[in-house]
Amino acid sequence: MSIQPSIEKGYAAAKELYAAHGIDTDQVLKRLADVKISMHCWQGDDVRGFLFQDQELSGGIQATGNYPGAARTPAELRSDLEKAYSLIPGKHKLNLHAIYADTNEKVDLDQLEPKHFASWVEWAKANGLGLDFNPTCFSHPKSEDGFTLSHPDPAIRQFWIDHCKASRKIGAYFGEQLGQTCVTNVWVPDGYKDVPADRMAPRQRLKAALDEVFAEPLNPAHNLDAVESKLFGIGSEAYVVGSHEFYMGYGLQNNKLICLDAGHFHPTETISNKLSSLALFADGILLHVSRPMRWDSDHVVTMDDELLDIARELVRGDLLGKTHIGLDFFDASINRVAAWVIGTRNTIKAVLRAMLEPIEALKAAELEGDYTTRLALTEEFKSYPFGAVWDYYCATQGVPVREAWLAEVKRYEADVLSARGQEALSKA
Ligand SMILES: C[C@H](O)[C@H](O)[C@@H](O)C(=O)CO
Ligand SMILES: [Mn+2]
Repeated sequence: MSIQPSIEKGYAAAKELYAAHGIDTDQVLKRLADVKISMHCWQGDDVRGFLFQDQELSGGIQATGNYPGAARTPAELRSDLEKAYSLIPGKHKLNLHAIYADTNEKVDLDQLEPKHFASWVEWAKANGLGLDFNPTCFSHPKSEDGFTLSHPDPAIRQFWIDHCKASRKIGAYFGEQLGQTCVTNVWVPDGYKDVPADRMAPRQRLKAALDEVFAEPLNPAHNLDAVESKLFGIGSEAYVVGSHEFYMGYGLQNNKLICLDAGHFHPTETISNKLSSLALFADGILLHVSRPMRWDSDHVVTMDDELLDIARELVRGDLLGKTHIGLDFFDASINRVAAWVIGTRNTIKAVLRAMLEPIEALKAAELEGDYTTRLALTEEFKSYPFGAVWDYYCATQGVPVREAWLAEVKRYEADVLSARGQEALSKA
């Protein structure tokens, strides 16, 4: 593979600078290539899915914007995903939701089977990707009053239990077929807009429902279960049944991965500060890396302080091996392929930056009480040439260097996405 001389030169200079601090950039890039990001399918179509396309998005989440070109079929979504993956260095995973089943059958969520996702498995095999999965406990007539697994009506509750059971089997099928463990993550929107009279009963019902969902043991090499908490949503401002404490307790007691979504806590609370504590007690962690702008707004992930802190915690705490890194954002106001590329490249780049810090020197300074050195090194390393290492990584991985990917997305928009807009107009 031929790499531009200026990129080689930049890398060589950066390598020397880092080597002076005992950081071997070649080794770092080898480790980085092993880090898989689970890119979420739902950025591609504003969380609409294919099963119930006329159903409004519900569950207290919202995709705002009307940028043209959202995927309308599995084929369109796969084409958009392929474009995005071609611009992102490394081999990764795709995170699917149940509503993205690819079938002509009229099938409800409780009746879903692996066969409804067979085309996704074939596509993942052809593209060298792993798959993760999520039951879709929203955007459905049976979730319209805001309750699913904790619903007071046993029949509705059972429907959602059956959907989650079916989802685990689909996850196990993904893992078995692809030879990569699938993480099946359960998130339910259940909660009250206003202060409840009874906080206990819904949580008792959710606990019992989860026990049923997880009753059947599955091969952990194929499927790992995760549970995702939330502080509040639109319409569940006062009380969410599956709060952080609820799932911390449930996950630790029942050996489930606990999913930390960056947008699911108080606005000044960070998930980076939770990782080292959780890791001491949990076998594994799932992340939903997101950017909450004042609330759980699911903005595209940028290179902000919290992203870098999450990456630092994973690297410094040696947690990459036990953490599944997923993304969770959906912005309908910009090109959706670009949104994936920006958020995913940033997440990988943040891990790279964290790996390029003088971790041992920082820890040693801290132990000696030399906080001056800790601060000085931290600040100076912010302008070390990690960009040159990133450029070299992109070049060696065969993906565009720096913003060159944007021209490819613009071309794809002109050739493919804008035609979708025209089709929609001509149908109207
Ligand atoms: C679509 C996802 O499952 C959803 O965003 C969930 O993970 C969440 O974070 C809800 O706020
Ligand atoms: Mn999430």
